[in-house]
Amino acid sequence: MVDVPGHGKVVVDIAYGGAFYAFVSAEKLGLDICSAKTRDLVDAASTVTEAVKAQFKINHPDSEDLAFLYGTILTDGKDAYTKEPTTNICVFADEQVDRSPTGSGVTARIALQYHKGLLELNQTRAFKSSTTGSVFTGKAVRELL
Ligand SMILES: O=C(O)[C@H]1NCC[C@@H]1O
Repeated sequence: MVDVPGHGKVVVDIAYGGAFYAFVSAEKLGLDICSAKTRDLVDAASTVTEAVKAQFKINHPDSEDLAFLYGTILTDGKDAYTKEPTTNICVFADEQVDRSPTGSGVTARIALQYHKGLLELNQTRAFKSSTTGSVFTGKAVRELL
């Protein structure tokens, strides 16, 4: 639970896929990921990033260099499996917006969905960028920990 200025207490997931990201449905921040202005999505995502950074310490088991939040990914909330792509926007680093669904972000989201029992091993899921419509697919292939 993160206290997000302007939005109150919001449940946020944090997952790692080569970098750490916070994940939250845009709807929980009062935004429709498909129709909202990119500026508004960036502002909301950045507010989440700053709130998580201020309220949580991120740990990485092997590398202190990787122990930081790289950004926030706003989603359409469709984490339960469907064949249709689930849409997201990745706002990372210094308020940069990825034109793709984000390799490390998709990897982190797959790990999160697998962890929640929403994806099975070798079940391919598709992810779409809300800004460009580009699609990545990915799947969890084995557990490491
Ligand atoms: O797709 C990726 O993982 C990279 N693109 C933006 C955020 C990461 O650096």
